Amino acid sequence: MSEKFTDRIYPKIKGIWEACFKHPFVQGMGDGTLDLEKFKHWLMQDYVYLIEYARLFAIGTSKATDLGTMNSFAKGLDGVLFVEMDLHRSYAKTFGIPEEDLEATDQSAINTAYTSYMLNKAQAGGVENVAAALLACSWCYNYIGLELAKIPGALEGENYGSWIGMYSSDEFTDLNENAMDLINKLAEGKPERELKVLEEIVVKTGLFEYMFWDMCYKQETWPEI
Ligand SMILES: Cc1ncc(CN)c(N)n1
Repeated sequence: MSEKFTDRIYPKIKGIWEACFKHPFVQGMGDGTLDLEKFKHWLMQDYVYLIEYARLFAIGTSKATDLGTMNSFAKGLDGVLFVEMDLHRSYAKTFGIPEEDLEATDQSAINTAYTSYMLNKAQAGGVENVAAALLACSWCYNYIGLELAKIPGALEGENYGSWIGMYSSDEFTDLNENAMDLINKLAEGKPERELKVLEEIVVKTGLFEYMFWDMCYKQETWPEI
């Protein structure tokens, strides 16, 4: 059996996950010192990011050529819409932000670039492109959630404990494993040239993950000119 795609790419993205974990936004969630306004920026930007991200799973479902693959994409879609986005809705309720305001958030420049890149790669290629484009998202957050959960007291933190709890949960870990299994199955037996294309998509979406944390930390939207 050939090497799993996720094992092959791990050395190339490990450093990106570590950089995301060390980012002051993420460290601030870990020790509870993150400014709530920065977190609210993440909350609103991420809600509209997830709406676009959910479309990837719908594209994957329609491009799938077997029922097992359709089921895996459909499971991922359900996870985004009803597991992850429930966390955002619950935080919004605590902050007094109406759901309509969340949904009407204007996507920042980085958010627009990231979701446009993912959707373009998903639409332009085969079903394996879709699986590559959605992988970094769940892998990076599950990595961060599990690392933050190791910090004593982080899971009980007043503001960020439920964030860390959700992204380190068995349910979210299972959704990430579903995404990993999908790309491993769809990349299996592909020639080196095609694997390199899939790797580039994962590395670039991984870098977008880092840029997204930075955008939220700086509360960036678009340049005012
Ligand atoms: C930007 C971003 N990346 C990843 C995830 C985790 N699905 C997220 N909610 N937002």
